[in-house]
Amino acid sequence: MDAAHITLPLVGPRVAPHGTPAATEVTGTTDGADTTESSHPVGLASRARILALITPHQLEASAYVPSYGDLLLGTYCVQRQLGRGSFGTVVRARHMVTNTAVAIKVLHNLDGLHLGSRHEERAYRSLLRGCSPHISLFAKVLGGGIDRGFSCTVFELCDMTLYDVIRGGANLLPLPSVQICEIANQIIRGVAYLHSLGLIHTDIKPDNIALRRTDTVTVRQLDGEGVFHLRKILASTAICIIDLGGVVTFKQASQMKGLLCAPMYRAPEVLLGLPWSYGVDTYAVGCVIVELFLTEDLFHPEIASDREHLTMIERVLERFPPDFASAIEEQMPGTFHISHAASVIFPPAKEEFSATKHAPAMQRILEAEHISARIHDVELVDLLRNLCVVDPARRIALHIALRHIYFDKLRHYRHM
Ligand SMILES: Nc1ncnc2c1ncn2[C@@H]1O[C@H](COP(=O)(O)OP(=O)(O)OP(=O)(O)O)[C@@H](O)[C@H]1O
Repeated sequence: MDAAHITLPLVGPRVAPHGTPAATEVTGTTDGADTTESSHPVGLASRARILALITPHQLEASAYVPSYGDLLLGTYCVQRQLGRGSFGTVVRARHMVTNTAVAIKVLHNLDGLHLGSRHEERAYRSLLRGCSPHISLFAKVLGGGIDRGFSCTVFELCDMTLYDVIRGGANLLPLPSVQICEIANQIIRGVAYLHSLGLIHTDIKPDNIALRRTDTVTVRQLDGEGVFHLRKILASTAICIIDLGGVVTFKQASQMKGLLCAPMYRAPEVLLGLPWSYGVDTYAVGCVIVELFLTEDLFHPEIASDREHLTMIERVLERFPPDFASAIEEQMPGTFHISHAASVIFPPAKEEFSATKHAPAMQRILEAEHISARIHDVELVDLLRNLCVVDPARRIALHIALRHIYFDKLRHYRHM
């Protein structure tokens, strides 16, 4: 207990009843999601700087190693590890007095990360200030403190991330289409709420969206041949968005350049090294929804370069518009071939063509299928086409995406 300093739980205003390896190589000026308080120099840019400065061995050596029964912050008894991110270890623990189960993120014991948990708490506090019921779409921050040099943040415990669901956890696949629609709607509402406060998540991926509960109910379902089957489905699709550690303000984003988001959810503007903004979240939300439907990766996990990734985007999502590609080509000659349409030059012309070097990538590109060939729900494909538009200037805003016809089925079900 003596080594632990505990801060009080965050208490937000009451909400109105009906209102509303990740980051790398980022350079920027300041971090901190809270624009009204003095910014801590911790968040996306400084986390990236830290990663660039330390070796994987140092990172490993600075990690908290959970052991069953260890007491964190003097009151939480560790049960098991839930996950491990680039900056911390997340454990499941129980409050000694109330017996409440919680998730505690224990940041690696590295100099620059000490304020990292404060950054996440401050980002959550910014959301509380928005006075909106949408706050329920985020994992509640219950408190935090420093224990034996490790910075800890206590979160409400969620059951399972979409990453686990997509990989077959709890045998929930395939999710009924209405449940995919409900989850997609909540993700969009949550991230749109962040955007409405001028905040960008920067690390939307299935691992950062969790189901609150994975209790199931068994239902009888009619198949195409008129036969009933018993099927286990989620009793509730309520989600919460986790990991606000990379949240930046719109203003901070405009001062930053470089790579962010997990590689497979990285928008074309980031891959091209262009300025980025809210659209990086919108694009990543689209990718997550595709994966929820497909229950597999949208892009081949072995993509080896940004250029291969851009070529894959062109095949799987859409061709780059000629005006967008021409503007890039002026800044970065050799990126696009432009005639009546634009196409990414792969392999890059300046690289000597070597069959052995490029054959696996060429094979992956040839095998990649357009989303409309893999998803047969035309309304969903249309929504995804709007979310994953390659030109960020033409990408739909999330609050507008909520009005998409794809979500009409929710209104229909609610009236049943
Ligand atoms: N509130 C929670 N309830 C249950 N599990 C959680 C919770 N928060 C985090 N986890 C688990 O821990 C993992 C890592 O958490 P998180 O992404 O917040 O850590 P991180 O160090 O910021 O990781 P990253 O490298 O993705 O930035 C999650 O993918 C999830 O499996």
